[in-house]
Amino acid sequence: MAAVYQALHRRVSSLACRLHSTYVRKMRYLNQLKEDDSLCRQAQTSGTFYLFHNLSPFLQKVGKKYLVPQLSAAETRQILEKLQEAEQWMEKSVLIGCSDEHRPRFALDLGALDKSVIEAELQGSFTDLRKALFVVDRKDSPLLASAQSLLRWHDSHQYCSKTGQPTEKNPAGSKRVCHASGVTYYPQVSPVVITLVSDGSHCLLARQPSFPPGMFTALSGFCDMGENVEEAVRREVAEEVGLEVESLRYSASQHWPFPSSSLMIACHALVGAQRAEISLDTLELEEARWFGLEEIVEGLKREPSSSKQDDGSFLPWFPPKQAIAHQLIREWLQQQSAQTA
Ligand SMILES: NC(=O)c1ccc[n+]([C@@H]2O[C@H](COP(=O)([O-])OP(=O)(O)OC[C@H]3O[C@@H](n4cnc5c(N)ncnc54)[C@H](O)[C@@H]3O)[C@@H](O)[C@H]2O)c1
Ligand SMILES: [Mg+2]
Repeated sequence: MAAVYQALHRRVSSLACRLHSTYVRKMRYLNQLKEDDSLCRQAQTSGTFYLFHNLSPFLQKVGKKYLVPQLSAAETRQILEKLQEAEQWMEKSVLIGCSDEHRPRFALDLGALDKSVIEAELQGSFTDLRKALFVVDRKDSPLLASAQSLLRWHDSHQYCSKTGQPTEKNPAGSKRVCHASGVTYYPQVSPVVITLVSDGSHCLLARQPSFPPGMFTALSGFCDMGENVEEAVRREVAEEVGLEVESLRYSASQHWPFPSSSLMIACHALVGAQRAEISLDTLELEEARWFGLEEIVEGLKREPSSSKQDDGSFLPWFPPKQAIAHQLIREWLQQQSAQTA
């Protein structure tokens, strides 16, 4: 009876879905795959798979371009059979999206297998995500970032923190359940505020000692428990550079896979020009300073490789366009240029 009901439900849903836009149908279909385990298992057999190895995505270099190949279920099985790893591999995959035609996309980490065999077989290489995000086509970066975050979360939530018993993932990978305690775990995201502070004519950029030489970016910090975005921005700016925010404006947000899975919430903040003296938190930051319009224009043109000077020092450069900090800096520049025009 349950099977008949489920089939009927799917039929009604699919009829209703035909009346909606491509986007709405896609979102509803993905949600169905998360909720309906048998539908998801079926979808795995017709889906495509992005491969990872210990959280590094598989890329193929064709000419100067880096491609992110999607393998069919049959192609993936073929590779795994060569490695004598045909058992239940689909169960380890996680759902990361679908095409407009509802072909589901999954990510699969083959970290337990010999990476060089897979690389030779598929003629490509597993590439560190910190490099991969910046060399692949712009539309592929968010997909790799969210796939890696989800795979990382599953890898680090194999056991229930209450009972110590193994947790079981659902086929889509949208949750894990501990059957001993009944606790359901959902993938976690940490909210992080990133703020471009301005005093009206200059903007404030900073660097941590771990940054590549010469790179400056906007101030950032994890939200504390119970804090709203405005409070987190005010606190982080006060903590890191000793300034008081007078007003702030939300700009945009971005999922960011580092250090594990963050939701970057980007804001512009204004501080009073007469109170804009920086007092640095040297535990976190190595340097923070005000940048004028011209310096921002020059910094945006600079590549990391072109920033080194003859005396060994580095001229400032800013994060690439894939990072939301870049967008904040460009927005500030546009606003300043409009003001001074
Ligand atoms: N996409 C971008 O443009 C962009 C730009 C800047 C920073 N970021 C990201 O923002 C993140 C946070 O910025 P930050 O390092 O200045 O934060 P931060 O100022 O809060 O300092 C980091 C410290 O906060 C503590 N912390 C509190 N909650 C944490 C959590 N959930 N996970 C890890 N550490 C936690 C740890 O002690 C850590 O060392 C960075 O890891 C970086 O990946 C992204
Ligand atoms: Mg910080």
